[in-house]
Amino acid sequence: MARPNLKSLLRLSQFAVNLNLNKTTQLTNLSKSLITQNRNFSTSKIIRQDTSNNNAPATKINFYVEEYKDKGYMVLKFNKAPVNSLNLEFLTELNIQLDKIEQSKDIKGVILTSHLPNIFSAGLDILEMYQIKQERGTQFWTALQETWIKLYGSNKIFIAAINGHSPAGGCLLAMSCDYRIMTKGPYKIGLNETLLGIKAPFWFRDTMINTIGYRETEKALQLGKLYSPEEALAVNLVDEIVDANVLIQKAEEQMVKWCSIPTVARELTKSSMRRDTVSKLIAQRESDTQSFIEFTQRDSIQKSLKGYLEAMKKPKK
Ligand SMILES: CCCCCCCCC/C=C/C(=O)SCCNC(=O)CCNC(=O)[C@H](O)C(C)(C)COP(=O)(O)OP(=O)(O)OC[C@H]1O[C@@H](n2cnc3c(N)ncnc32)[C@H](O)[C@@H]1OP(=O)(O)O
Repeated sequence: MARPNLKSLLRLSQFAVNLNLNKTTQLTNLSKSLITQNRNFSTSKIIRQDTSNNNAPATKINFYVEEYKDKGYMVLKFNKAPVNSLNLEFLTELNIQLDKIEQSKDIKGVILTSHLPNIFSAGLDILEMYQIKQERGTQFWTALQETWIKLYGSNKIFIAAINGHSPAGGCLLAMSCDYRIMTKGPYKIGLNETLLGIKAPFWFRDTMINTIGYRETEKALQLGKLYSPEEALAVNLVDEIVDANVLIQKAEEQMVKWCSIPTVARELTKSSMRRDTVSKLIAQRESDTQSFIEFTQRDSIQKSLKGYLEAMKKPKK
């Protein structure tokens, strides 16, 4: 790729700034741009306002954005160490990114991947379900619904480049894309909610049915099945498996192919396939949120989550 000139850098930096302009009042932000390996590379930096101690705000970069306006797509990389777990702040920022993408005339598609090695996303942050207050739980679940509605219901092309583990909510994000490529290796992907003592919400289930079919979903959800890349390929949970060193290249090849399809026809087709599934959640958002709050407040669920959290903390053999 040609070295970016000053004009394209300025545009890039403006894009990074734009991504951050409309954050909620809880979030302040700043952005910067730099060149890495001749690629346009911008960081989206989020500063969490710490109301208890204004002198010590926590600073995190949750996303890296590489934008290729000349080719019509961008790469969005999750960067929330250690495992890209989905908490309220991360989802809020992701939703802002998704809004900006949807509004962009220059971006036809997005490659979703992770900047962290061996992990795409560990799914919902379990701490958002464990001993939470109702207000926070409501905000969290609402943000998650929004992420899925924006992603699954987007007109843009989304390609998931799954570079590691992708359980539960991580699998939901990947399934919400149009095409999935996963790295070969000792990784797992699937909806494992039953193993946490939780029933997968109906829109997780419907997304999986739309991806791998009813019978496979019926088995997968009851068993909380986590698939290896090879198993995932066999049931069409992913569309390709590749070596790690060519993951992004393969995703870019697919993106070029998808971008070459007449846009309006592709968008109308995508929307006709997904509209009913998305509308179902939109019609039931409030009751779905109430179910989440009611469910996570049950003693039995809290006990399950406690056990799961403790098991995760145990030293690995
Ligand atoms: C009707 C409606 C009803 C609605 C009812 C509600 C429905 C909810 C639906 C739920 C959807 C979900 O996504 S539930 C989330 C499901 N997710 C999971 O089960 C993944 C659990 N995590 C893992 O399996 C592993 O961490 C994995 C992702 C493979 C990575 O393994 P690694 O060895 O690389 O890393 P680890 O050492 O395990 O993890 C590193 C640290 O990250 C933490 N960590 C890992 N996953 C985490 C997570 N999801 N949330 C928080 N923290 C996590 C660990 O505790 C460690 O913390 P330290 O020890 O402190 O460093």
